[in-house]
Amino acid sequence: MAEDLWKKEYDFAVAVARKAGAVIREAGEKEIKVCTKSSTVDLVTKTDERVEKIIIGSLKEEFGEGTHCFIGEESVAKGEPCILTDKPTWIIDPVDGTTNFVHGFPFVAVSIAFAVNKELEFGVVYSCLEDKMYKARRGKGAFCDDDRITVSDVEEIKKSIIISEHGTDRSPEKVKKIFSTMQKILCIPVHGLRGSGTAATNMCLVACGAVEAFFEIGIHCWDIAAGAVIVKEAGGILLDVDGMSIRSVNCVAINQALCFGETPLLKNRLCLTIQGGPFDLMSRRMVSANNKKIADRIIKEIEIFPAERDDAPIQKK
Ligand SMILES: O=P([O-])([O-])O[C@@H]1[C@@H](O)[C@H](O)[C@@H](O)[C@H](O)[C@@H]1O
Ligand SMILES: [Mg+2]
Repeated sequence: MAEDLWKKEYDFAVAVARKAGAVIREAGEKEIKVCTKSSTVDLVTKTDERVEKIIIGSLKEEFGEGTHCFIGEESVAKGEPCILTDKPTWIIDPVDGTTNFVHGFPFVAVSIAFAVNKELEFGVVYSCLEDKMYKARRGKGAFCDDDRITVSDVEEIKKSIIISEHGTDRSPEKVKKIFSTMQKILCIPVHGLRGSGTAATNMCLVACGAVEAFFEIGIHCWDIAAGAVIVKEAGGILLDVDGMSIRSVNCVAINQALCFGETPLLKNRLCLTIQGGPFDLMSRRMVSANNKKIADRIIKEIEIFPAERDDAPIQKK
């Protein structure tokens, strides 16, 4: 019988995610709830680091040191490389929804993905305060606990709920673009805009059909790697918001744009439209949706701002 490739790693990832979720819940009970919120921010950083160490330590113990590579949010924050090679690689966000965790807002997820030859083989997202285990293996469908999940069949944007996040950057130019995008999408109109505070959970909400699409500019690979497999295996689509296509050329406008830079008026005259490109795990931009029609419609409204790729060379300080 053909070997069920990576089944052992998948089953172990589910078990480790559940173990990590229990540690997060316990930290919430013993360290967060018993403190005033202002005194818990540092505790959270320790929890994120502690949980990532537990996950990576368990994986190394089970599969051996040096056999796999690791990309973990906390490890990268300490200077570890964030480069996806052909080697079997775990992509880990130990506590997705860190800010939620501090505030006791009930959406906190453990996100564990596994890639080989730069292809995502499986993803596990454990929403530990809801006790919901979302999981998917490439080509084998998506599940929440033992129930098969599929994306929504809504095709009309006006009947959809769109989910997004505003991230942690509060620079005025980014905040302006983020909220201008959200305003344009809300006023299409759509049924509603939501945000759980964790990208991984947002993507699982797309996968189970609770919302039609999730997008975010500035997101990291560890936030979305597991959710990407789950959305795709639930029948959804993943795109990068990769840039401009000129629908019609207006030479005068081109010249003006070259001279004065792009202005809203010029953008219309240039008929510049943002279009979706192939999903790029490291690009810091992502749209996940139930279908391409919904994805393309919201992509048109997204105002991109620059975000350095996750796999960009580390600048020597
Ligand atoms: O930091 P974390 O809680 O693991 O991950 C969070 C993401 O899930 C969320 O989508 C993003 O908007 C936040 O800025 C933060 O990055
Ligand atoms: Mg995260």
